[in-house]
Amino acid sequence: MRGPKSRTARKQHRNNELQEIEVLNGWIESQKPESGSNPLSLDPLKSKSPIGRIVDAPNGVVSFSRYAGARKFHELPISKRTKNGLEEGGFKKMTDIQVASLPHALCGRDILGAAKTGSGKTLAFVIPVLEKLYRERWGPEDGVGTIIISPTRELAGQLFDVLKAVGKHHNFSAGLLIGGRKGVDTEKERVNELNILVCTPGRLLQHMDETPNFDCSQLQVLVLDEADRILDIGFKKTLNAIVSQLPKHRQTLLFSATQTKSVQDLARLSLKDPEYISVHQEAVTATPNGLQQTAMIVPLDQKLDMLWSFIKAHLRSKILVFLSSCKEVKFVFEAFKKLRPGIPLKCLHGRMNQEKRMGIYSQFCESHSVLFSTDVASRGLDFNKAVDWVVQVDCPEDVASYIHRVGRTARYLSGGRSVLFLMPSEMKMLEKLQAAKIPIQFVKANTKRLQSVSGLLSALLVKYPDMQHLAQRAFITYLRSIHIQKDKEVFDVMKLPVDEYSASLGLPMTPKVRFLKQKNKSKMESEKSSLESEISDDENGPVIRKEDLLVEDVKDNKVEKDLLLKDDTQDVGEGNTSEIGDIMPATRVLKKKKLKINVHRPVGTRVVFDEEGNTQTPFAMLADKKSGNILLDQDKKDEYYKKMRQELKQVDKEDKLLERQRLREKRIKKKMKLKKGQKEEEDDEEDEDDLSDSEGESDANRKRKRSKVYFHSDSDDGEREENKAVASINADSISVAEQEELALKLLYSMHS
Ligand SMILES: Nc1ncnc2c1ncn2[C@@H]1O[C@H](COP(=O)(O)OP(=O)(O)OP(=O)(O)O)[C@@H](O)[C@H]1O
Repeated sequence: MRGPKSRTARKQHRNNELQEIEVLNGWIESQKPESGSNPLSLDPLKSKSPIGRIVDAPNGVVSFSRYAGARKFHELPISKRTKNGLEEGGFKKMTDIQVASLPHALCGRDILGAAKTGSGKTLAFVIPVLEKLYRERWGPEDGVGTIIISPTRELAGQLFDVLKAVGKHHNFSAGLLIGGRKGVDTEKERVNELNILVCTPGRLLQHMDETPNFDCSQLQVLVLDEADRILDIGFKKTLNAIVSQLPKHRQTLLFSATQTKSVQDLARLSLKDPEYISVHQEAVTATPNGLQQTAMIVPLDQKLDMLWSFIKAHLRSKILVFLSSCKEVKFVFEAFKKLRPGIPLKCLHGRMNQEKRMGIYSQFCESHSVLFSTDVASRGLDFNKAVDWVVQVDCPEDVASYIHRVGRTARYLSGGRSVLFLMPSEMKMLEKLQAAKIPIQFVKANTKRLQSVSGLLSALLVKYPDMQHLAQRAFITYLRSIHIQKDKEVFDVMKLPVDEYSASLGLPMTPKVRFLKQKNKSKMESEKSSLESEISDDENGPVIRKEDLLVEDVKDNKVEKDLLLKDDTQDVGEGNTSEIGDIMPATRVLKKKKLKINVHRPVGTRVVFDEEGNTQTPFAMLADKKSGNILLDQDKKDEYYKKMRQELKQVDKEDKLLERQRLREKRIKKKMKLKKGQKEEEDDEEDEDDLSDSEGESDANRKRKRSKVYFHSDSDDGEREENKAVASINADSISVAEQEELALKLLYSMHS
């Protein structure tokens, strides 16, 4: 704030401010319970409890007097600087949450504030933050006095703007620390000079970890906006790490439309006798009064048709569309853009670069358009010009998520409308919403006006091959999003019409989904085992044992019978039929057989057949041609063994060469497979990030996590595989040598 120009005027101004601070501090003292009255234990909204009021004395000096039921900002015991900022921002009358929480927050209490979306919670913490530092006469040399944490970058940016506007007459330095921005090194240089940090959890922790001398030891106020989200499992580790580095003696303010009351959560933040202020708890509805909400059944394969038709019917509206993954957002945005619906389209998701994200956010604030978004836009955002419609194409994960999504419209005093597409299998969600005091009307979709886009999408995918990959990823990430949902009463991936859905995206074939295959398999297995146990458990009917069933099977099944008969635990090749013992898988049978052959016929031994096709002993060719007797002297034998050895060595060499070649090919194949797997893994990882859209993890953390995955698959497993290969080479060469030895011994014993 620019002060008066002359020196005396400046001095006078400073004195006035010191006096103001004294009065404000006096007011806070008077609010302490031990001062006799505890006006704040009453509900300021209902009881018109006496809170302090600052009044301007005729000499320009502020003074404090008792006042009942302040509803306007200028009646609050706050500084002139803040009042001026509020006035210039057009804020005069307080909203309910502001009336109820500001007196508590101003006198330093910990607050758990809950109020409907769009009801002005931001000012309920921005004002106390500014006031606390003002009363403490915080200066640049005091360092970080307040940290405001937001779950998303856009929301952090928005909070920063409100702080700048309301605090414009104060002299504090404030900084916006969010991930995805390039200037992290510049931030590191300046972060210690900042008094107020507005940040996402990941970036804050990054500074705590990496910035030399980063100091929060003087922290006065910690604010968590969208507190339930920040206390949620997704941010748990990051938040715990942050809190462990903050001083315990501080004021903590938590705000959200869906506040947590979990004692565990609150214990993590070491709150001191927090005031739970929930101004709309008694309200008939949990959502804003000006919001008209509808839900309708839309089968999965008609969702895009319905969305397209909806957009075409509302070309003059500002529409916010929620989808569950970045890939879906990308695909729908790209596809619809190419189909030109007649209204500007935009998309917002966590995998876009930060500048683009901020740009899209401000553009959507300014214009009539359709914004396709993930839940990254579901909390806190206050789009400047009112959003007309919130369309939830994919069902929100829970009631809280629904409340935040629809809360992007009907903010403060304005109205808005929302529509939720529910698949037949998700109807349970409607009950849950209604049970949570959400006045949602169930309507029937007007299928007469439904325009089909799947044909157009098929043509698009042919024309733009890149789109096919996008469609596939969208398909997979959607299924995965359903698969990982916690609420199994609502979400069941096995109930989805997968092929129809794939076709509705314009895909010529249904992509293979690994987890679906596994799920199907385990489902089949469990069905099989339950069937089997049903059979054996049936007390009334004949008891059929599993073994009996399998034997019957084997007798009837020719292929299996053949395999089982080849089981060389018995004599094989002599025409003997063996008794069936254990049932063995085909591969094992073949392996065993190979091993047996190797033992009896050493590698490199030529098999000689006589005219009837019978095999002859190796010495047969050396037999006396007339008598047929094999009569050999020692020299001949030695000569023969030498020749054999050489032959065996040669064959062994060739075998090793072949084996090495085979292994090399196998390794290459394996590597290719790994690379492909890695690519898939990368995609999957992207998809997972994609679903979470979280700012909780620092970039470094993410990189660490990824490199760990790569290390695992590239070198760890790769190495293990190589070792296995080496081991198998050794095993083979030993067995060849052994076989050689064995063969020679055998020959010796037979003929010496
Ligand atoms: N006292 C006030 N007078 C006039 N407008 C206000 C007042 N307080 C807040 N607003 C306006 O109301 C809108 C919603 O406020 P805010 O974003 O703080 O809501 P919120 O309760 O934090 O919502 P959400 O739960 O979605 O985060 C903003 O446009 C804000 O400028």
